[in-house]
Amino acid sequence: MKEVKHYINGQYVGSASGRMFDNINPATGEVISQVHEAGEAEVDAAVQAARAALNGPWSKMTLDERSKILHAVADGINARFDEFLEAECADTGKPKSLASHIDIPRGAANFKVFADMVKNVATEAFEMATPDGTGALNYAVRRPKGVIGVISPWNLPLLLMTWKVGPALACGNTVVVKPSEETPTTTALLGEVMKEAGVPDGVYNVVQGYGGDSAGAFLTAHPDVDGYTFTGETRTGELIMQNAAKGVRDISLELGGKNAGIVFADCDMDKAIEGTMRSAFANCGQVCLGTERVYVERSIFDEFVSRLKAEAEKLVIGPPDDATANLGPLISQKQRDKVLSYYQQAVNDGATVVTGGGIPDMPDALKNGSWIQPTIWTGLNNDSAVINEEIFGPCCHIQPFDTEEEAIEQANRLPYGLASAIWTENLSRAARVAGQVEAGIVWVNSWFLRDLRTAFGGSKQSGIGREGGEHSLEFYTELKNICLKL
Ligand SMILES: NC(=O)c1ccc[n+]([C@@H]2O[C@H](COP(=O)([O-])OP(=O)(O)OC[C@H]3O[C@@H](n4cnc5c(N)ncnc54)[C@H](O)[C@@H]3O)[C@@H](O)[C@H]2O)c1
Ligand SMILES: O=C/C=C/C=C(\O)C(=O)O
Repeated sequence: MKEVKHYINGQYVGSASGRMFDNINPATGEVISQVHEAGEAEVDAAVQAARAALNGPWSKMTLDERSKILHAVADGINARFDEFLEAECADTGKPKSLASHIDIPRGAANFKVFADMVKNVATEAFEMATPDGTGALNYAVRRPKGVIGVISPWNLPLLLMTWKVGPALACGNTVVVKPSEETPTTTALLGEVMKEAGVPDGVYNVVQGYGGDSAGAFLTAHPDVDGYTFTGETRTGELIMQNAAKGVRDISLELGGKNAGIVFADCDMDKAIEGTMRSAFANCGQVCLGTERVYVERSIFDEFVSRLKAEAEKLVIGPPDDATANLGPLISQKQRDKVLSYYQQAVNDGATVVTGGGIPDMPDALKNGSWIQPTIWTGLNNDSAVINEEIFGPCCHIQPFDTEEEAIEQANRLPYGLASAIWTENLSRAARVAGQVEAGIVWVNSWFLRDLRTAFGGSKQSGIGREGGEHSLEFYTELKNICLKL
């Protein structure tokens, strides 16, 4: 059986304890590899390697040298595109048609964008007067923050991990990455690419394992890490924040959401249906930016519901290699149990099940996969957990509204504020509503249209800080002001 190991100081190593856990393909339920589980010893070795490498050649390279190496990392991912695709789809079960357009290309792009960005972003300078008349010059320089702990989730494993590792390395930091226990493989494979691209040993380290009482907790408790960047659940973010408080370490948190879509009667209905379909069902609903609450102006409510139902019923459920499939399984049986509990809750709370609501009938070879039906509800009240809590499955609830104010109020009523999608052809209305929706990211007439130079992150309990473009440089560097008396 294939083993997935840690990558520490440029070497693949197993755990001293010999502890391993199963990596399961959620499309088939088969065990595809054994993953080494890091103990405190491996996490400590990885942090020490990262610390040593920080004081080695990496942070002393010129921007140009570092940038060239990171371009080589991106090229290395592209050169082994099929291997990354195979590994990502085996870990997640997602359609290859999806991962080949989103996960793997973004994995490479995350290195290229920040490799170029670090070379082109200026810092500030202020001339000041002094009593003796000679003056002073203040200018700022960026320095790496240090050793960064990166903790990533399972839904877009390579994309979300490299979204952090790309800028962290571009800024001259070194990293210790703890990928999700559900999706260890592409993060491990990236070690080979780093080596081939000329990234010095110890700059990119990976420790495998679980979160609590395992590699994740050991990494966030380690005193020699300078900052943490995390994507995952809000509750986990709270725990990481507590650990990071010891030693006053910086954090960047991209957390959960319960995102609202707002569809006005003056929308382009084809666009609104297409976008809402993607935002509710892409990646089997396992996208933090996804829409689980859809508010539709009453005059087009019935038409919208029946058209979304028709499209949802056209989704083709199937395994990664099925070129016609556009809906894969959930990540695990555990996640399916969680999503199914909300499907049941919706029925208990009196929802109308417009479509779906259960488990699809699959051929024998796929019977043990974590398959689930895409599901749409209407008719729930605001007190139902189904429309208040993040489900992270292929489902949405659709509710009518009468006025713009009401739509905004509904969108803003939860403690989350990650993303929102507004559908209207009236641009004044779009700008007015977008300005009032409490979310870090608002799309108008689109969804998940990403420009990597822009600020990305959540408001309220959906996160702290912004990454993307110069905002990533803010987090991954210390901005130092030098005051030079003339
Ligand atoms: N805001 C965003 O950009 C964004 C993006 C993707 C996913 N998410 C959120 O992620 C969640 C789904 O991902 P998940 O289930 O993998 O999240 P999760 O919080 O359970 O796990 C994320 C990572 O944290 C680790 N972890 C868990 N407990 C830990 C602990 N006590 N200490 C240290 N590490 C710990 C896990 O092992 C994993 O690597 C959803 O809530 C989703 O909204 C947010
Ligand atoms: O599931 C969450 C998706 C997050 C996407 C990004 O972080 C990104 O596109 O940079």
